[in-house]
Amino acid sequence: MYTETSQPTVLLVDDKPSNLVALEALLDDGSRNIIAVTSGKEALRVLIKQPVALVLLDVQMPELDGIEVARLMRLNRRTRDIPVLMITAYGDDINQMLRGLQAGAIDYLCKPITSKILEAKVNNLLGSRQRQMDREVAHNEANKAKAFLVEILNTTGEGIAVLDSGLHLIYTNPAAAEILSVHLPAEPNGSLPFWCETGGLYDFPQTGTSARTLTHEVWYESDSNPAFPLQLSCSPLSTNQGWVLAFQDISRIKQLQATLKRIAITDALTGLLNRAGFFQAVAAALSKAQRWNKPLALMYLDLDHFKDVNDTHGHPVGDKLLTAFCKRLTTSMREYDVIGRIGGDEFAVLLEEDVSEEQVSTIAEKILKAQTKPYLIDGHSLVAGVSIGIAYYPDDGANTDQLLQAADVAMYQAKQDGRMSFRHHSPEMNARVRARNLLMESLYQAMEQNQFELLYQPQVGVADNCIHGVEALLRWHHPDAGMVSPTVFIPLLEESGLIVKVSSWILKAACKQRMLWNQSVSENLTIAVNLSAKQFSDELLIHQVEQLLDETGLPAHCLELEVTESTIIQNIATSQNVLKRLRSIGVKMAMDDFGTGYSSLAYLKQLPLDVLKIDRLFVANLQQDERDRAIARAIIGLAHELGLTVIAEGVESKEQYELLANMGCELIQGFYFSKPISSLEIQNIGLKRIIPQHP
Ligand SMILES: Nc1nc2c(ncn2[C@@H]2O[C@H](COP(=O)(O)OP(=O)(O)OP(=O)(O)O)[C@@H](O)[C@H]2O)c(=O)[nH]1
Repeated sequence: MYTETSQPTVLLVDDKPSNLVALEALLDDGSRNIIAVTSGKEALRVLIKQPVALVLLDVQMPELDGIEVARLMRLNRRTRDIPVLMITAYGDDINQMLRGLQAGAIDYLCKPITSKILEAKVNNLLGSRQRQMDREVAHNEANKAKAFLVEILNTTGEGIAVLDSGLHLIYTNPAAAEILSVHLPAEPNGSLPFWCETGGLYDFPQTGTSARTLTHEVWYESDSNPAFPLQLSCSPLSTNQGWVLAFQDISRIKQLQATLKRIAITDALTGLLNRAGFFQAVAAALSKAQRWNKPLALMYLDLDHFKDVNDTHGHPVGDKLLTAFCKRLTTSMREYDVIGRIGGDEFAVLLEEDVSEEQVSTIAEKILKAQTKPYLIDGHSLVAGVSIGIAYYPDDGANTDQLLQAADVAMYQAKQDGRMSFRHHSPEMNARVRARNLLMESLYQAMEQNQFELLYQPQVGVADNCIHGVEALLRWHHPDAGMVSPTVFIPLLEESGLIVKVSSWILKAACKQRMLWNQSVSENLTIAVNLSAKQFSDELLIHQVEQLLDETGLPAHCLELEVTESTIIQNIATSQNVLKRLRSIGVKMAMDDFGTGYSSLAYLKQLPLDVLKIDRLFVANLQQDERDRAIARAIIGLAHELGLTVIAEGVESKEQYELLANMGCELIQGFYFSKPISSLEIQNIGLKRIIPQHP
């Protein structure tokens, strides 16, 4: 195929070399390449091999004459467009000229050749050939560009469509046809039903000079398509003849967004609203309540002793209990109440209807009642006790945080008052909580600032009025509040987790103190130390006690560890094991507060103990209550049969002392002999008989 070169090539064909020389002489002015050949065959060979802009072809030639060459050139794609100028000596032979023109010649030159005519015709033909070739090049370029664009339009996943000025569809690429389910040209001129999210039909932007591309989210709906969302860019055509639309189906993206949104506000374990979701729901309800001046109620629920479930049965059982609790809670509520899980074992319920105190109390009672039935989880029968705090809008708080805080305060009160109950928020509760929080804050510094002190309460022998043991008791000197009652700060220590650190300090300090008394007290004097529930369940306890005895040099039989009845009873099998191991190193084990809760004599014989401490509450009623006396007598008798020593706590009067002494109780602890006293006072009493304070 001919390609453009800097100079056009002219092919001269004549069987007479003299003619060729003459023609070459006339045409070779330096502006063109000249190739001269003497036969039709040679001419065709040149034409096939290289680009030629014009052929000057002698008609009369042996073998292949000029007309045949011209005819053959027309048959070949590569040569058919090359202009041919026939040269003939028979300018008057019309038939021959006609044959030449029919064979494809453009024009004739008659011999003898006039140089000016030759020059003019050659220039004309070369000029028109050049223009033709330029057009071909431009056409080819345009075709290539078009093919390129068509390929892009056909392969892109984005829908591209063109609308005319009457909003009729006049072009779609394959993606657009698929997305919109339209098939041009079968459905030409249909307008596209794009809808705005607000519900109205999409308004196409104005065409004109200030027109620009706009991008929107729209919905598309047709007879064959339920509505689905599109991201649409709309550009007015520069000719003002319509619009080009580029769009994508964003259903999947929207679904993902919706899923993410749902996940963001849903609690994965229970499927309830999570904290964020619940807060959103409360905020929406609050703005409605403000507008209509309506009250709201908010319940804050916290499971009772849920940690124990995890600790005893493992996290998976805890999870199942939480899920089961939610199901039961949901069935206790009305469909339109909003329930959320706002923390580990914390839930909240928003009530928008029927929120008088009476109605909300009924609902709270219903929730509590539903929880009295045990759950059967992995073969364990578990009860999910729950404490509920209730706060009201607008009385207890104006926003979500205030309401939740007020409900939380009320819930805390319900816990304080014994759990498995509900409380309505009241302003006094805030003051109590503030005071408690202040105390809690200072408790964190108490250890570092040496504000804790140990006092020792003597355990006096009935037989000799001498001190046989002392119980180490913790006291807290608050720098501003003075002496804080243990009944106030011990629960705070437990709640804060500080109990672990403080308990091991007590144990160590008491053992050291016992060694310091060595010179002045009986060599068998026991130092009794209370073990917290956390310490008792700590795997490392035995190791720690051994290490402590080693460090301080205290003989093991001088250390008595007191564990409350309620701690021991939590898991009898484990307790048996721990008690056994502690006793095996020689330490004495005492059950504290006996008679307070469970008072089951049956399990006593299963527990490897040394000492039984009868609780003060029990002792308090001895004089008045014949039944208590009978029970005390039975307990002491049984304890002796089991080889246990009995200590009565809280003995305050001579009458109580005498009753207990008569029943065979060996040791007495209480104000009757002494309140808890300092280490120095114990040292001063030493081996002396102790005189009752209330003779
Ligand atoms: N199984 C399980 N436990 C959780 C999850 N989230 C938090 N917890 C546990 O729930 C317990 C919550 O304990 P608290 O509320 O502090 O204490 P409690 O034992 O319920 O005691 P009170 O609330 O005072 O009655 C902690 O031990 C957490 O580790 C959870 O998704 N699954």
